[in-house]
Amino acid sequence: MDLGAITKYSALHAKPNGLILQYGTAGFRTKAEHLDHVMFRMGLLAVLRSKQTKSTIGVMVTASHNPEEDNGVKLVDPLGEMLAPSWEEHATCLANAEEQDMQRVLIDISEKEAVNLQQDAFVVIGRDTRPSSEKLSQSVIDGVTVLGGQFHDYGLLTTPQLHYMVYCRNTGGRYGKATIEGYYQKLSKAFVELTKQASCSGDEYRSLKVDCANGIGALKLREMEHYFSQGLSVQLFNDGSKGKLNHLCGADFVKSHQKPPQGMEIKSNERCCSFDGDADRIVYYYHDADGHFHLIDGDKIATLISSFLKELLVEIGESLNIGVVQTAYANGSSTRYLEEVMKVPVYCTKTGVKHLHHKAQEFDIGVYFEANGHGTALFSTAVEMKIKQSAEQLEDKKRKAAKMLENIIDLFNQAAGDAISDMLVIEAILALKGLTVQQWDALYTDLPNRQLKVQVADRRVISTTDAERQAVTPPGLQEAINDLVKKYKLSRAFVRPSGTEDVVRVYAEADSQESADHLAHEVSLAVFQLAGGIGERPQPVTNILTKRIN
Ligand SMILES: CC(=O)N[C@H]1[C@@H](OP(=O)(O)O)O[C@H](CO)[C@@H](O)[C@@H]1O
Ligand SMILES: [Mg+2]
Repeated sequence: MDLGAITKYSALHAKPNGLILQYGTAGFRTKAEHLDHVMFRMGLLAVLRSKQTKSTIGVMVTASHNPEEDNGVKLVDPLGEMLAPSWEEHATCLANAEEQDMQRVLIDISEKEAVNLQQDAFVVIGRDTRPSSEKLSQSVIDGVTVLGGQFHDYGLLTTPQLHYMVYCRNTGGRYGKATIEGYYQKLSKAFVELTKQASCSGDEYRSLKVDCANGIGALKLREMEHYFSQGLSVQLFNDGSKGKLNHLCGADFVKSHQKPPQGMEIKSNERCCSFDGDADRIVYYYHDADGHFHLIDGDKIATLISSFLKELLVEIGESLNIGVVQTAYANGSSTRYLEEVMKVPVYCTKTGVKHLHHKAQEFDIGVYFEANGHGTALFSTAVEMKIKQSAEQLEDKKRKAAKMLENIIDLFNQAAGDAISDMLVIEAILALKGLTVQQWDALYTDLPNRQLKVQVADRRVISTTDAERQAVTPPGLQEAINDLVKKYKLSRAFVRPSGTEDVVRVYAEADSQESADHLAHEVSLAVFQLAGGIGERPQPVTNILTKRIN
């Protein structure tokens, strides 16, 4: 380690005085102008992690669904998964070290993690379309090179594409080719094969409207569309040619406001979907004949996918176990449907895909989705082997099902939730099952729900247990929530500190929208009173909605 060079270059990426940041649910995120030093330092950290794991490490510059002025960075571990928790702590230490302490922190990390500094390092970098991203990714590269690491800059990529690249590079090409072309070809081939098997479903020429949040998803989908145009025609909206990133559009907007994005004309019963700003989330929606908006979120996506996979397994006759992983935000109706109607075991983890991903790895087939549309399916090596054998040996019907499963496995991005890959999976399943968007939606009816945010002086006063469904501190809060929940039918509510924003999130569901709104408001007041609320007291939901419209 050339400590002199590190000090010299670090001064060119100086940390603003007093700025403290935390490696949160999805890495560091804040205003782009505060991130230069963090990028440089994450370049350094990626090199250390690469040396320690003797693998390629990824660095993605993005702030996903956050406003265009923000940015962020996260590291991607060898199998395309999120950075290990112990390294998240190192990341926080390094990002917050004052200039004069940098050398010591770097040495500390190297010693604690027994990093062999002589080992080669390789880092791959991707970035979204934010105006600040190019310069910030250059700062990552500065960090990588000053520690003697090699790198490949992929430039503009969706977040899941970068995860895919990392996974491919560390598995000797078995998962796929680590190029953008390789990604397009692998997914499109699987998709076209699958849709060829679909018997005509009435919907002769399949088309889909896609809101790309004015982000990277638009660029990449446009590049990719001719690869799969045999099976699906996509019409892109909010493609970045005029609107602002994530502004009044995108998956996060659609899910949280429960209304369609601006800039998209929707005719009744047309199938539409939205990506978020870095294209790792997707939600579907449509307008019914009466003009009512219907959202099909991550929970319903997980239901469609897991029921299809379960049916295929039955046809193949393999007794492989399948599990669905959700978070506390999953709609109660979805959990009930999965458990009681589909008889699929459902597990709940803490928010953040790393938790879901980890749990999903315990099954032969693990399907995980956050309600906001971030998720994928994971297949164990044993499954992949069994299916490959079945696809070659079994009788006709079984072989067909096994072939289908083989292609579905190829179509999923098993490194991370991926809007493009999930979209193709969903489109393939709808085509194969001959389902319309309304039929899919009708699997179950969502319980009315409401999410709110409460400002408190220090959100860390709230700690939780039971996958964030119960508050342990501050004292009395959980009892207050329990008493409020009792007042409503089919009700449930919980609170947790956000890992990406300085707020406490409140979630409530009940038998009617009015009840869900009241319950969410009352729980917000309890948080405000018992957990040190600051600023204006939480307003009733109707006031908030009126303000949003004006
Ligand atoms: C309720 C909700 O949607 N929370 C989101 C949000 O996390 P919070 O910790 O709730 O701020 O951002 C995460 C990263 O994108 C995402 O994984 C998660 O689902
Ligand atoms: Mg995202």
